[in-house]
Amino acid sequence: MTRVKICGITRVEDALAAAREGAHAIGLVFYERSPRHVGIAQAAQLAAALPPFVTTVGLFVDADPAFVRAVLAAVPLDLLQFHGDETPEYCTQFGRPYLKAIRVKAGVDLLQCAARFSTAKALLLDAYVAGVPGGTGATFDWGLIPRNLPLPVILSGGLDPDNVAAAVERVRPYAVDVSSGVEAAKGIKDAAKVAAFINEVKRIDVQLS
Ligand SMILES: O=C(O)c1ccccc1NCC(=O)[C@H](O)[C@H](O)COP(=O)(O)O
Repeated sequence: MTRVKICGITRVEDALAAAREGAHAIGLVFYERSPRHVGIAQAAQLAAALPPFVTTVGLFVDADPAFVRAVLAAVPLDLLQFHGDETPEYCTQFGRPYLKAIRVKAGVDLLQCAARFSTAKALLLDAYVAGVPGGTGATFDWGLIPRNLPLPVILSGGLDPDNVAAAVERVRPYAVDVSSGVEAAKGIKDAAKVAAFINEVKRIDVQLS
């Protein structure tokens, strides 16, 4: 079964719609320069609204460790996602499970990345776009992903209801992650697109089983 993470949630109704449609995880962006940025109080409300068994992921980009700790003290995050140039030592200092995002471009050695971040629960593979750390809506060449990565792969970057089935068929990831491709506007999810995205993942899973 391919898991689904809906990232960049800012509204309780979007969190609930994602959970209702079967999302396994939601992502909360604690990066001030993102149009999907959430404050600590808002994030606490979002996390509290979720039903059980939906994972809450907190996303950071080269954040001050004190800020990450302040978020952790107020918001019951299940997983941390580090989306910048963090080192393995930085990522492990919080004593929490984490995902390491890698922005993929030609020449990147993903086997080396997996060895470097062996303490991560998974690698989240996103598109490299200069100057923008994430949420770009851009895809990357899925052929750059080795078949034998020793960590689970969360495929991300420019996925949407029209291309996610092809992505799952090609990459066979542990999970897929989407933000722009299911939005009505930046930070505002479109419930119909979220449903279509998750239904496409379910459909291709059945077809591949
Ligand atoms: O979503 C953002 O605005 C964002 C900003 C800075 C760093 C990461 C960000 N999002 C991370 C995600 O996990 C997105 O889902 C991922 O980048 C894919 O985004 P998209 O291509 O828009 O589906």
